[in-house]
Amino acid sequence: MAAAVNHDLLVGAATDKIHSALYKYVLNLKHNQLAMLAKFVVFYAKHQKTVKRSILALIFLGVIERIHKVVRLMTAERKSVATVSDNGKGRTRRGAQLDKQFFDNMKQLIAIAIPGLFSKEAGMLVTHTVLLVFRTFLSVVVASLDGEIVSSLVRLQGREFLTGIAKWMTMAVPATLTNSLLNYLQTMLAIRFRQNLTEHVHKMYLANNTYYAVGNLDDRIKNADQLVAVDITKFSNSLAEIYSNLAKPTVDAFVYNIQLAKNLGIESLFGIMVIVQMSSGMLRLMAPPFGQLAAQEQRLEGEFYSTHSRLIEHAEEIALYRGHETEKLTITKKYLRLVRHINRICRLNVFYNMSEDFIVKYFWGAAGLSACAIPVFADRMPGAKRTVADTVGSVAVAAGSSIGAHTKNFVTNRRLLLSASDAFARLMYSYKEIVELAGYAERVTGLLTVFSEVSSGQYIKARVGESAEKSQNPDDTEANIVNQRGETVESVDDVEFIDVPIVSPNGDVLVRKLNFHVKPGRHLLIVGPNGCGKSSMFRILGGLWPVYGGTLRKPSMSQIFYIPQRPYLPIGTLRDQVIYPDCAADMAAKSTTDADLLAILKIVQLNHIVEREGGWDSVKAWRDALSGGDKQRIAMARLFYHRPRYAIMDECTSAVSMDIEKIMYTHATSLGITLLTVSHRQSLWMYHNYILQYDGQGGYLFSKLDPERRIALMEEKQQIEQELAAIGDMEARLQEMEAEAASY
Ligand SMILES: Nc1ncnc2c1ncn2[C@@H]1O[C@H](COP(=O)(O)OP(=O)(O)OP(=O)(O)O)[C@@H](O)[C@H]1O
Repeated sequence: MAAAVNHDLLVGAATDKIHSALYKYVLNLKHNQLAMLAKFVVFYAKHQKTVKRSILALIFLGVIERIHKVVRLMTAERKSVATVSDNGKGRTRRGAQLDKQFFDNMKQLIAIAIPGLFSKEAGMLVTHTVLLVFRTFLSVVVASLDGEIVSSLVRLQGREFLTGIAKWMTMAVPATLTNSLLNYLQTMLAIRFRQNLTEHVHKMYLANNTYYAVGNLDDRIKNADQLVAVDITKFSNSLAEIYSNLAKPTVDAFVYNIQLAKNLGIESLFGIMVIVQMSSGMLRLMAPPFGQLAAQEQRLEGEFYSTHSRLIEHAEEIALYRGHETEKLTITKKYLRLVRHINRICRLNVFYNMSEDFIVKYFWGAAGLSACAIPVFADRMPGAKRTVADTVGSVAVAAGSSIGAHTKNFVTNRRLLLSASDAFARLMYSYKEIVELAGYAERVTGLLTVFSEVSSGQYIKARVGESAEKSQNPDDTEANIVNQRGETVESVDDVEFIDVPIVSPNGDVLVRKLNFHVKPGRHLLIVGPNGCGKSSMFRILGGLWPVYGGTLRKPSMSQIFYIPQRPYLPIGTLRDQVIYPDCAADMAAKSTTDADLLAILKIVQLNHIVEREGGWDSVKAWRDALSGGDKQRIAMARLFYHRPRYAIMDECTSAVSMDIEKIMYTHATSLGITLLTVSHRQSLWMYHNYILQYDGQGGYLFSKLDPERRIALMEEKQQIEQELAAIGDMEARLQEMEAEAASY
């Protein structure tokens, strides 16, 4: 009797199918347990509306909490210090994480990648978003159509089945078009992002000698080429991809969940959401530091790539030294470091991917399927039919308990649930992608920071034999020199060093205070032992190294032309080699013709190469096509084409014969070019009026050069030295003879 009462009470109280599903279980319970449960169910039945509202409030609070968490992340300072360092010596970088730094980096990069609200990129993003929403609505329609088709199949309704198939095929047209448009837009977005970022980086890199300073005066970036060519591309692709990967599942999850809440009831959906939240939190805890690992992988890729570049660049020297085994060892070491790191990532991925797949594909799938099955089982339970019809609002009731209706609802809900779970899964997977994006973002913003600091003269470089603390010591004169700043003043036509120290990028003070003055037409010869700072003085004059003190007066850089020992030959035609850094348009603007260029080549006795190399428009790997002497003569021809006020000649005639050298120097002086020459050749003395002699100990002597008197003195000195040597020999022989005589 009591069981019958409880049975009626329970069935009557069950206001939706979920509670009917408990029916069987309940029948097997003991009396006191049954009574308690009955009280609970009655309570629930009475307050069902309040329960639903509470669940909605909980979901709302959950969303607010999520937003709050993102805001906290955006404002929280980074706490942990990670281990990624660009090199052993430089500033230690922090690992990529989702924190304020990440959001700041993204803000900076997105402002470059998407230049404005009305830019092309913003338009593409809006179109992309509209298409994403449209695709999700199409998916909801397809899910319902799927249910209808399977339902008509189960009910053996041929006409409805065929109509369903026709509708299905019609849906395929907008669906496939939307998909391919989405792919196209994603690729185009990645290309646009890359273009904007690359243009921005090029503007910084190729201005103010930044490309020189980054490699020579600063330690932070080892391989700018790889960062510009590879990392920006990876960041752009990742950014375009992440937008799709985040926006689509977010829209999907939202739309599908609303639909599911209607079909299954908010309680089932809430249950599923709790499971999803808990398991995804667990997965996040288990996730390896993907951002840090991606950033480190890029750095190792860069090192490996640059060892190969070095091999190509120095192939001839290495081949002549037979240095391939040593080079192989270096390259293999770099490669093995990279491979070891990739292997580590793969190993970490095995366990993480397994857990991710298990939870996302199987665990969530099972939870979803169970939620879909509850209404079906509930409706088939004994006694359920009597009460369910008036309680379950939307789905199964209208069709009664027919198998067709169940099938339709089951298939539709299952499809929606699978899509919703797929959306959550993609959100989960995109966590890993976001962290990787953080890694790329950190490298690209790091690159921008270094470029901007270096172009404004802020360098970070390890100093020789000097710690950071020592440089703060006011008594340390060398450190003081490095910490000072001098000034550069543009003069009309003089070159003057007033108390300017010569300091290498490592902080080596080569000369404490250099003083000399050169006027136009007064040629200067610079001599001294290797490594004493001869070329360094030119680097300061050329604005490559900072002026650490005193005053440097010099004409504008367009008036000073530099000719190194190994001249640079650009990519381009034979004509481009002679007129560099001008281009053909500049040459035309100066009204210079090919005939003029030929006349210039004739002066350096190189006119025959025009025919030999296939004419002015011939394009070759000039570095290999021309001999060392040819290259130096091309460089001299370049000087005659540009006719600057000053020419810096850094051992630039070492590979040509003395008669060609004479022609070059005579012609240069006849053009009114003032020469600043570094050379060990005595034959060049006659073309200079002043001499700057370094002693290699930090001292120097600047004086007038009278070549004839100097040569005469040098010859006299040589003669005396020879005579002294002969006297020394005779003395030694005399001693030998004395010793020999004593023995007899
Ligand atoms: N980019 C650089 N970074 C660090 N140190 C440098 C750099 N370039 C040159 N140095 C150092 O500056 C010092 C002077 O070099 P510099 O090229 O001026 O010598 P030099 O007198 O021209 O010698 P040589 O006659 O052999 O050409 C050397 O000790 C060299 O190692």
